[in-house]
Amino acid sequence: MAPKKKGKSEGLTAASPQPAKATPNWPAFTPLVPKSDLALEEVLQGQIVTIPNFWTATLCKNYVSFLSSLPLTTTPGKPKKGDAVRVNDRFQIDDPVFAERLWSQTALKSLVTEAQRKELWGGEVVGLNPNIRIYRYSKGQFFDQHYDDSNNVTLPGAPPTLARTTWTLLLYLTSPATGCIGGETVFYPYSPRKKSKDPTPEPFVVDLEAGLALLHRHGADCMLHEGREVTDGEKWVIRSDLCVKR
Ligand SMILES: O=C(O)CCC(=O)C(=O)O
Ligand SMILES: [Fe+2]
Repeated sequence: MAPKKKGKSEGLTAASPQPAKATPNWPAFTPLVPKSDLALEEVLQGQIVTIPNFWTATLCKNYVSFLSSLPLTTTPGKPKKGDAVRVNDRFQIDDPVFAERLWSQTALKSLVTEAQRKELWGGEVVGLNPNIRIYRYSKGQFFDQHYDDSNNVTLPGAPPTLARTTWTLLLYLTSPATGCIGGETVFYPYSPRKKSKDPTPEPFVVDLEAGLALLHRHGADCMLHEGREVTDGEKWVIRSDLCVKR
């Protein structure tokens, strides 16, 4: 979907090595809804999949209060050339243990791997990207239109697994019910060429819902998307990516 070499990138690749920092003492994933009560919903064919109630409202609330204690940094207003304008506060850490927990100690692994869907996921899914990103958007903050890149990663183990990311994972911890207004993630279906008489397709808007997990295809077939401006309250998101064997 993404026209090649056109448009901004997310600017979140591990291009600039981060100094090693102590991994946070992440709280346990409890309470959770039983796996049997959860399902993947393909809300936009081949592009966007959601899991409503992936985390409970209580777990989201506990996480927001825990994450508030982390040293978040405000992203520079002026992005590097080619990167999207992204105004939010974030915390980024390479934490393979947390990524593995988020994968295996929740319904994610079962839901994603129970049906062999190599075509959908872009290969054999082996886990989540250890590069964990926490975003906090306060009033006035947003993430401008961009495409998410696919990256090569190595999942630790004996032996390590060589993998590449194929889908973005966004786990929303806040919503209008928690006082966060705005901040929807909006996807823009492929815009036809200017001269075409076809109408421009409507954007696909994902409203914030605390505990909703959203997966969207990235890399060469990523849809143009943005995080709309937050107009009140705070939007909190946990970001990782699905990884397939390479
Ligand atoms: O915060 C959002 O709604 C979008 C985040 C995003 O697009 C990204 O992490 O690449
Ligand atoms: Fe993105």
